[in-house]
This record gives sequence, structure tokens and C-alpha cells, in this order.
Amino acid sequence: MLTRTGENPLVGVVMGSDSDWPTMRPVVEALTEFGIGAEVGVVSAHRMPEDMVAYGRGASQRGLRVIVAGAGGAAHLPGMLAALTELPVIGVPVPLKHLDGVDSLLSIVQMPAGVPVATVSVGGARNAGLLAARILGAGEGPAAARLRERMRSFQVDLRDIALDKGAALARRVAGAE
Ligand SMILES: Nc1c(C(=O)O)ncn1[C@@H]1O[C@H](COP(=O)(O)O)[C@@H](O)[C@H]1O
Repeated sequence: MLTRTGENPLVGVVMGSDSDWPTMRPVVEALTEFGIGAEVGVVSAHRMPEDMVAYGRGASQRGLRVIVAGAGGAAHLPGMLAALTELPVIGVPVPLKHLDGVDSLLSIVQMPAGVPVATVSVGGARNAGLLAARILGAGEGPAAARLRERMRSFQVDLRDIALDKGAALARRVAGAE
């Protein structure tokens, strides 16, 4: 079952289980900040292979332009979706109780040549959402130009936050003297 956020979802956000949602939620939050609608759901290569094939094969035709796929453990979902679609796929390694997400990271990042998955850090879901926004912003037309503009202003905010941190550190150092 797929849920939509926003109008005309351009990004598919899928995960191997609902237990991945706490890790994956920042993907949707980042997309929402940039005004990008998403189609969100559980799709598992292991547990529902036929549905996963249908999802990957139909993604582009449904209007999606980027897929963000998160999974933990033996995380085959992002790579299998990349094999099934021509859309860019961003993989999010989800950390589980054992192995701290290293298993998932290696499963996602070590793709064979010809089937790329852009892998973010373990639990790096927010960056996956931001990367999806950048991919959409790299296109032609006014909507893409607006996304690039929003990304530039987001980057200015990041600089301001870093400057504030620098000022806070300076105060702490001065207090320690
Ligand atoms: N790695 C995969 C895939 C897959 O890659 O197809 N399907 C489910 N899972 C992962 O299994 C973990 C445990 O799932 P449960 O919590 O449902 O037992 C989740 O992190 C999920 O992403």
C-alpha cells in the first residue's frame, strides 16, 4: 500500500519494513521542506518480490523521477529497484540491532558496474531527501529553477548555523581561559 504526501509525487520513498520508518522519516520531511510530494510505502525484495518488480517497473510511468529506498540488514531492495527502473535510486542503509548498519551499507554500496545506487551514510535519510531535491533541481524548466533557488537559500541557512556554532565555540573557549 502506497501513501502520498503532497501533490504529484515525484519521489518514491520505499523501505523494506515499517520498522524502518523512524530512520526513513527525515527523507519525507526534507522533501516536504522543498515542496516535493512523495509516494511512501513498504516494498520488500525479499518478502514481496513480485510486488517489488511491479513497483520498480511502473515507477517512471507513474510519474516518479527519483526513488529513495531504505532497508536494513541484507539490504537488497535499493539495488534490485535500480535494476528494474531507469530512474536514479538513492539507497539509505538502515542500522539494525546487530552490526550497526555496516551490513546494510555494504549491501547497498557495493553494486556491480552498470547498476548504480547513490548510497548515503548509515541512517543518512535526510541527505537522501536533499539529494533527491538536488536531482530534481538539476532539470530544465521553472520548477527545477525554483528548487535550485530554494537549495541555494538552504545553503545560506547552513552557513549561518555554522557561523553561530563558531561564535558559540569562541564564547566557550573565552570562558575557559
Ligand atoms: N532488507 C530488507 C528487505 C529487502 O532488501 O528486500 N526487506 C526487508 N528488509 C529489512 O529487514 C529489516 C527487518 O524487518 P522487520 O522489522 O519487518 O523484521 C528491515 O530493516 C527491512 O528493511
